[in-house]
Amino acid sequence: MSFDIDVGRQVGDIVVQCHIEAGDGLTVLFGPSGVGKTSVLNMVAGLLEPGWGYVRVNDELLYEASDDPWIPDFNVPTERRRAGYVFQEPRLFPHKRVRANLLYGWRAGEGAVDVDETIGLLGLAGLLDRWPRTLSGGEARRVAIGRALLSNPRFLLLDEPLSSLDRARREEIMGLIERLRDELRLPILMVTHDRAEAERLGNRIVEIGGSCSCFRRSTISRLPPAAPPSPG
Ligand SMILES: Nc1ncnc2c1ncn2[C@@H]1O[C@H](COP(=O)(O)OP(=O)(O)OP(=O)(O)O)[C@@H](O)[C@H]1O
Repeated sequence: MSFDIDVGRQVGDIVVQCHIEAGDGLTVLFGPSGVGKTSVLNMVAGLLEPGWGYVRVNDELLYEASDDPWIPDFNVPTERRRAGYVFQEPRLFPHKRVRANLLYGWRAGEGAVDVDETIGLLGLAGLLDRWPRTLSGGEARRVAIGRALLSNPRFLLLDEPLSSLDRARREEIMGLIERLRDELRLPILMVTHDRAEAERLGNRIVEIGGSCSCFRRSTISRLPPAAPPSPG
């Protein structure tokens, strides 16, 4: 159960590329703002077509660029890739209560993930009748993660799942991601630009930006030092 990815493309003015080999467990995409982390997630989800390379998840080929201009690229459409994508903003449906948001995309009888179990795992029982506009940032994030899990995904894509949360909520969601990493056997690709999050949660860290390099958990301490604060 892993990611096997080697993709790249031009996005705006920059070239975004990423290489992940045998990425089981939780792989962190790490790098400063604007280097292309979300673009990589979108290429894996099928929302952005790569310019070259391949995407394989759990040994299933999802994308492969063709070398022959007469032969189209192999490209599984987004809805058939079965990604559980948690976007940077929770993007809940405002006109549906939490329960309906959670069950939107639920594949009854198909999944290894049970509705009650997911509600319990994410601590959502008390929120089911609430409207999205009444939720805190952390609660909305938990609902978005629950909705992704209940769509019975083959893999999870988490884009900055801890951004714009206060310290207590961050701790809560980090604990949750650790449980997902350790208890579900889904490969997870998670974006962050926070060094401490990356080191705590990742089984490996892939740096995006410039040449892309991969750090195994045992060598995570080799991440470059944080930039000094700018004067003034
Ligand atoms: N549709 C677009 N047209 C032109 N440029 C784009 C487009 N989408 C993104 N970009 C640029 O491509 C680069 C990569 O964007 P992306 O959102 O993937 O980066 P990121 O590392 O996820 O950033 P952040 O951490 O701020 O979310 C950025 O420099 C961005 O300005």
